[in-house]
Amino acid sequence: MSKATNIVWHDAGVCPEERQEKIGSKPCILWYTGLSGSGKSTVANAVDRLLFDKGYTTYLLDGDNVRHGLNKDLGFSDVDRVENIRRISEVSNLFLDAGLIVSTAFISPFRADRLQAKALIGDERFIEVFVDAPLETCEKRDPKGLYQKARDGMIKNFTGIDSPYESPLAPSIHLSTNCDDIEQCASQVVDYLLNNQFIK
Ligand SMILES: Nc1ncnc2c1ncn2[C@@H]1O[C@H](COP(=O)(O)OS(=O)(=O)O)[C@@H](OP(=O)(O)O)[C@H]1O
Ligand SMILES: Nc1ncnc2c1ncn2[C@@H]1O[C@H](COP(=O)(O)OP(=O)(O)O)[C@@H](O)[C@H]1O
Repeated sequence: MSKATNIVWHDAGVCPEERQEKIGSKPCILWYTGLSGSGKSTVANAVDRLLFDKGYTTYLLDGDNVRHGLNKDLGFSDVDRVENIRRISEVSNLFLDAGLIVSTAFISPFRADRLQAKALIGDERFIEVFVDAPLETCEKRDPKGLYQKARDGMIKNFTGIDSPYESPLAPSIHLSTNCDDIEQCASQVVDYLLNNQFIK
């Protein structure tokens, strides 16, 4: 619900179809979701590099980075996470309008929020990528030392420890980063885009 009144929607002079034709790919969003340390950033960056090198126009929004700017007023309470994902969805939607292949790498722990993002963006353009690694693996990797801090009680509301993660029930792509290496995971995503005619 909008707070402002007396606002009127303006249709764009250059329409999304024209932008798409110029850029040459079908815009879509690769929505990576998974526990901290599951490999969202690593795989998203690998895919982004592959697509960029193939000549596609891409953009990657990453959790930590967005929280340094646009969302620096938000923490990790449930309410703040909901708002975090809402803003990311809206920003991603703008990039889609611009014709890009967008990747988002956020824990996005709540099913309802991912569904809301999908509803905003559109079923056919929203590709949910479940970056799946067991908590034990993520905790063992602990690339930022955050699980240790959470176990020591220095971080509260840490996903997987004392804040929930709701796994996708029917993701478009299911990556097992525990079993497959980074290259295999990245190829799985690129193959999906090829097989579904998002790229040629
Ligand atoms: N309490 C708590 N819980 C989870 N994660 C935490 C927390 N505090 C800091 N961090 C770091 O913030 C990154 C997650 O931010 P996100 O914006 O992706 O989270 S969320 O989607 O709003 O749940 C996450 O990055 P990733 O490891 O890349 O997932 C962590 O580095
Ligand atoms: N198959 C894999 N896919 C992605 N990351 C992997 C894989 N195998 C091991 N890793 C390692 O796991 C860690 C994942 O960290 P990161 O990508 O920052 O996760 P996230 O963004 O989900 O927090 C990295 O150190 C990465 O090298």
